[in-house]
Amino acid sequence: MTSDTTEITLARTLQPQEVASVLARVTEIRPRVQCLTNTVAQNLTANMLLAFGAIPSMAIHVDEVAAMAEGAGAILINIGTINAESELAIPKLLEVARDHRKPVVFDPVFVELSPLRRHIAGQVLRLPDTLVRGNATEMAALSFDLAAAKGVTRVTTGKVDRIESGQASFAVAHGHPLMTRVTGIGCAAGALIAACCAVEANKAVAAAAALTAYGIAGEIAAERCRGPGSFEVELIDAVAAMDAATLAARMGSGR
Ligand SMILES: Nc1ncnc2c1ncn2[C@@H]1O[C@H](COP(=O)(O)OP(=O)(O)OP(=O)(O)O)[C@@H](O)[C@H]1O
Ligand SMILES: Cc1ncsc1CCO
Ligand SMILES: [Mg+2]
Repeated sequence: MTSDTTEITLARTLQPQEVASVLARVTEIRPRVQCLTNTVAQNLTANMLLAFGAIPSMAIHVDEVAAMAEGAGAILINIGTINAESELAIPKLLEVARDHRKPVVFDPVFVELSPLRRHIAGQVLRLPDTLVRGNATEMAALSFDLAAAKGVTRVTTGKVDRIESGQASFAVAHGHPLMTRVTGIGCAAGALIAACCAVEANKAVAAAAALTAYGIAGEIAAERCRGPGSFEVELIDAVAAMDAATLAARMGSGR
């Protein structure tokens, strides 16, 4: 029985052509994603955006991030290796996002481990309509803040990715366990989601499209690699080669 105070939204899976449509817009528009991200994942994130058909800009200087973000299609904020300067750059990015209505993807890396990270997450979540992508531990640590955040899209990655917004709810069951054996694969996922948010106004659809393509690329890379090292290389190649035919073949009819 359904309580009248509880709204139950069933998670949907995107159709292959819906994913292909978002990816086609990325390769056609080639959005630039301004990434304030951690020093561990910077290189992989930039390469994954290029493979996806988007343009990375990885500027971090507090006096230029605003200018760099103004012309970007989307902004990624990742606190993985936050330091005194990048802490000051974040409010500048939030101001550009507010004034120019840019989509923001926030990756609350290790937010459960430090009060500084919690504080910054609180600051970011005051911006309406933010998309937050984290693993299950990070999203659980932020559950109260997320419940209070206006217009937030919650993306919890793992074996099955869960995407929830006021508009829609999706589940993505693609991927491979090797995706947890190379650092920064989750961080790069946030960047691909940001690229999709630059071309698709429905952020839940954007996230589901990015994670479906990324998960299928992970499955293909796992078939071709010899271990985590070659998996990283194969993942970049599989993202670059992703197309409508591969999506249709790997997603099946209604999966
Ligand atoms: N057990 C799994 N099976 C299949 N795919 C997985 C599994 N775990 C994670 N993934 C995929 O790996 C990607 C990264 O998600 P994950 O939750 O591992 O990020 P993360 O913990 O933030 O990683 P990092 O901090 O190293 O960047 C997602 O696309 C997700 O779908
Ligand atoms: C390992 C690590 N430490 C800070 S950021 C990062 C990359 C994965 O989130
Ligand atoms: Mg992470």
